[in-house]
Amino acid sequence: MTNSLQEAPAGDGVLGYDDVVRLTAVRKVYGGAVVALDGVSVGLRRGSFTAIMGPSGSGKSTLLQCAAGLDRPSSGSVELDGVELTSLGERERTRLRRRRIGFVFQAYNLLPALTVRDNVALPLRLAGRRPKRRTVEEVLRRVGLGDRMRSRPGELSGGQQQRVAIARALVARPAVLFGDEPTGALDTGTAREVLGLLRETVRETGQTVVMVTHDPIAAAHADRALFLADGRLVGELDQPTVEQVAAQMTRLGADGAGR
Ligand SMILES: Nc1ncnc2c1ncn2[C@@H]1O[C@H](COP(=O)(O)OP(=O)(O)OP(=O)(O)O)[C@@H](O)[C@H]1O
Repeated sequence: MTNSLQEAPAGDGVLGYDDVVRLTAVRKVYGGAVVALDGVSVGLRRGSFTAIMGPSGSGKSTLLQCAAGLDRPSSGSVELDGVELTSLGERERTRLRRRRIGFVFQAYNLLPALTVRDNVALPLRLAGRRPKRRTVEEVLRRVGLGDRMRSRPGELSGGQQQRVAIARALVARPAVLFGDEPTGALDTGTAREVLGLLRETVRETGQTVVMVTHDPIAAAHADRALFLADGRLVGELDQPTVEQVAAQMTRLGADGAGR
């Protein structure tokens, strides 16, 4: 199993020099028996918006967790913003995550007792930085919540809370924003707004967004959709349309394992 990018398979079209995330031959086995990822190699271009799709249990969340350094592959390598994650210790990985990635989940995970502004400032405090009022206000304005800074999460709608979570994920200017079903708990209209915000973030700031989703409409907001089945990459679409994504998902579902 290769452990360095120089030894990665050349010319297969998946890895490029402008990649902010690179996975090479990543395998993840849980408990010695469950193969969640079975040799995934893929590069994600800086400033791109990628959707990861696939049937339930195909390894989407595991891929995201490994790419973000939240989980460690059993073998293979992960490079994030030029740093090889698999060789780092736990403490270094935590530090790197705080500086270079943002994470948004289906559940907003905001602290109910803190104001919107303090929730957003939290990652900076955790990283030992003193949050500048202007930085926090700017990112909140960017997500359309400039007038709700003093509210508490419980006073906001689901879509607004998810926008706070996105602002919190963006405040430290991470190289990559990872989302695990970021619109999973939202109604269609609100989901569309949040996806539009992610799209705009990529366009305006050059940050990279990677999200896991089950929803073809959500995936169609991305530049590229990757399809997993049984822990392997089995397809991809550039500039995916809702119809193309839905058709691919039907194919993957139709034969059970996607192969
Ligand atoms: N912590 C864990 N311990 C044991 N097995 C796990 C663990 N996490 C995931 N798995 C298994 O690994 C496989 C891939 O899981 P993963 O959550 O990555 O899939 P997924 O495509 O995100 O699924 P879903 O769409 O249902 O969320 C599944 O068989 C799952 O049961």
